[in-house]
Amino acid sequence: MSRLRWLTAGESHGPALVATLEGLPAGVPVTTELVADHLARRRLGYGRGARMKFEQDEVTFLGGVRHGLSLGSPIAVMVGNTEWPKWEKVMSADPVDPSELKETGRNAPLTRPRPGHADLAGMQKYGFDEARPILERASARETAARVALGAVARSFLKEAAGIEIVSHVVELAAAKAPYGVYPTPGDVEKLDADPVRCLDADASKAMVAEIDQAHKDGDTLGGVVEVLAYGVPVGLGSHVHWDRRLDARLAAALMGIQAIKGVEVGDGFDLARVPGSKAHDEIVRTEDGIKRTSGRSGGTEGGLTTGELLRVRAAMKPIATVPRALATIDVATGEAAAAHHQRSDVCAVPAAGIVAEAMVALVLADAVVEKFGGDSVPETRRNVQSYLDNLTIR
Ligand SMILES: Cc1cc2nc3c(=O)[nH]c(=O)nc-3n(C[C@H](O)[C@H](O)[C@H](O)COP(=O)(O)O)c2cc1C
Ligand SMILES: C=C(O[C@@H]1CC(C(=O)O)=C[C@@H](OP(=O)(O)O)[C@H]1O)C(=O)O
Repeated sequence: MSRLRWLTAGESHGPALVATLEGLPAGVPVTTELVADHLARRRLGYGRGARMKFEQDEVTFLGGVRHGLSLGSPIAVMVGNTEWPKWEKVMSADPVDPSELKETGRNAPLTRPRPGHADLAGMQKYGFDEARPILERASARETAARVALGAVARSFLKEAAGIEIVSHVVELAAAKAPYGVYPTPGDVEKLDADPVRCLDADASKAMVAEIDQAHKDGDTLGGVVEVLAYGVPVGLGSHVHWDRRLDARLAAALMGIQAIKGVEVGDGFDLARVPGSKAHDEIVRTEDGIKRTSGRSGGTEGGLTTGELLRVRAAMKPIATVPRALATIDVATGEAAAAHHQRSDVCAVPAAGIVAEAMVALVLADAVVEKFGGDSVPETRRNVQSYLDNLTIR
């Protein structure tokens, strides 16, 4: 069961996001620069809104890391919102004089909830008469904190087990990348340089065109990202209980990303449409040991990793803040109204891919710590190696 524990806190326009990670061995290479680099990758992507251009992510480690290595103690990292001075009054933790709030020009009550966001159900559940107290935490700004922790988790995975994670955009609205072409860790630089993080140049152009059209139409888009993990050993997760199944843990982690509405492991839904003879990965002996002739399962069977390429997909719904505002009601008057819209992303699928990488990294890091233990990276590494060396069937 879970050995790594992690939490995030912070509002979209608050002073900062904070994240903690407990249970990571000592000796994981971690620097401010490493985390900042992954946060910068999350900000990329054609179709993101104005905020991504003017806001910076300010990374500060508050605990758990010394001289570039994890200490084995809880890691705490803070991602500062550089826009905070503009929101200091509106998001102040302490009471603020109403006249001071008025001066900010940012205090108009958000009483026209957006369909597709947490606004309405959140106001109803928590008893607020406007959406600000809900949208501040529902916002995907919070994913910056997850990506910060994901950067730490992936450094551990690489050092302790040689696992590397890559993601790419495979669908954006109607534009699709050719099926079955998988980027490797060597493709990350090329992917990050592509406006939509798509490996195929023609598909990338079609995706950019989709975003341009949606922008003109005052509309928003979603899409599908795929995450691949290379070097995953056989036997992470377990078949013995539902909450130990690695596929279930990956699905929950990916579904927990804002706006993700579907997850597939391997060929996922397509497997339901073909007979068994075309759905499974046949087992063969090769010079390199036991292998599979295909990768349809996505590298898990029975909730355990098979040692083959791990492959999961996540489908993102279109951005909820549609510029051509959707119909809603004004909760202050009960009258029909247009949903509130100030600014928003047209499409954030490329960024969602980076968040999905982080979630996969955290789930795999948890599964590695659970299976192999170790209080330091060398100890975990020795345990991984010994397990692999002693597999009786290989
Ligand atoms: C990286 C990223 C950026 C997003 N940017 C926006 C945005 O600018 N505007 C918006 O309305 N929703 C945005 N969303 C989506 C909302 O956060 C999401 O629709 C909302 O949390 C409700 O989704 P849910 O129903 O899946 O919880 C973004 C999501 C992600 C993952
Ligand atoms: C700030 C980020 O994403 C935000 C996610 C988001 C939402 O509703 O989810 C709405 C937008 O924020 P705002 O309403 O302030 O323009 C995005 O910019 C980020 O990813 O760092």
